[in-house]
Amino acid sequence: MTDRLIERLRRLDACAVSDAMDRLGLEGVALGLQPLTADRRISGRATTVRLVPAEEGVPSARHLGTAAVEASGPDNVIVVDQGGRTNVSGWGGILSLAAVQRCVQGVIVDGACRDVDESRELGLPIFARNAVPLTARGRVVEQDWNVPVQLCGIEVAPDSYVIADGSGVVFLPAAHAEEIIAAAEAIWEREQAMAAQVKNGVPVSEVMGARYETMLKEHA
Ligand SMILES: O=C([O-])CC(=O)C(=O)O
Ligand SMILES: [Mg+2]
Repeated sequence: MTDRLIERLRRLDACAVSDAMDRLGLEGVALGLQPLTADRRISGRATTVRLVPAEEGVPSARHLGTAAVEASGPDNVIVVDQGGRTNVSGWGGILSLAAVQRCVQGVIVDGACRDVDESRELGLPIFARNAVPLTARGRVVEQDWNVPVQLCGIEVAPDSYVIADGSGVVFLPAAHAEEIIAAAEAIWEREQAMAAQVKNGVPVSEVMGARYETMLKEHA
């Protein structure tokens, strides 16, 4: 059953959640990742994977990411800590196919991915630093999965919430998710009201006046 917070998160976007975290003095935005395969917003709970260069890892009989795919479902986003490495792929098309079969929301990689065209055809959103054709095999291995990881300097626990869209990727620590989402809902409603005013002909300088500038410092 989808948890209530995921349902609420799905009605928001990355900017509203980022604003809410600003308001609460929390850091959650993972900088430097782009949507490479789909223009769809994704959200859910993180299934984490930590990759390391093959020289530093233990050789494994299974390919990276496979355990995370098999443990994930419609409420999960697979989150791959590749340490920001951009010269080798940390995710590929066969993994994407298996993820789609399990109705996984999407994949976020702090590093590169490949088989971008396949993932695009599958409609699986992947957020990563870049695409590169070079295989992971012999270059990068999974050190662990379902463990705390770091993406672009942001700590991500296996139970963290995440939302990602065209504006970027935001991680919400589970312990603060409820208050972040509540603050984001208030911000979202406020912005909807502002948009309605602009549509009704109120000058944007008035709609985005002094109150907009200080809005994140106010209490919801
Ligand atoms: O070899 C890799 O890096 C993985 C790959 O292409 C795939 O999952 O299709
Ligand atoms: Mg492939």
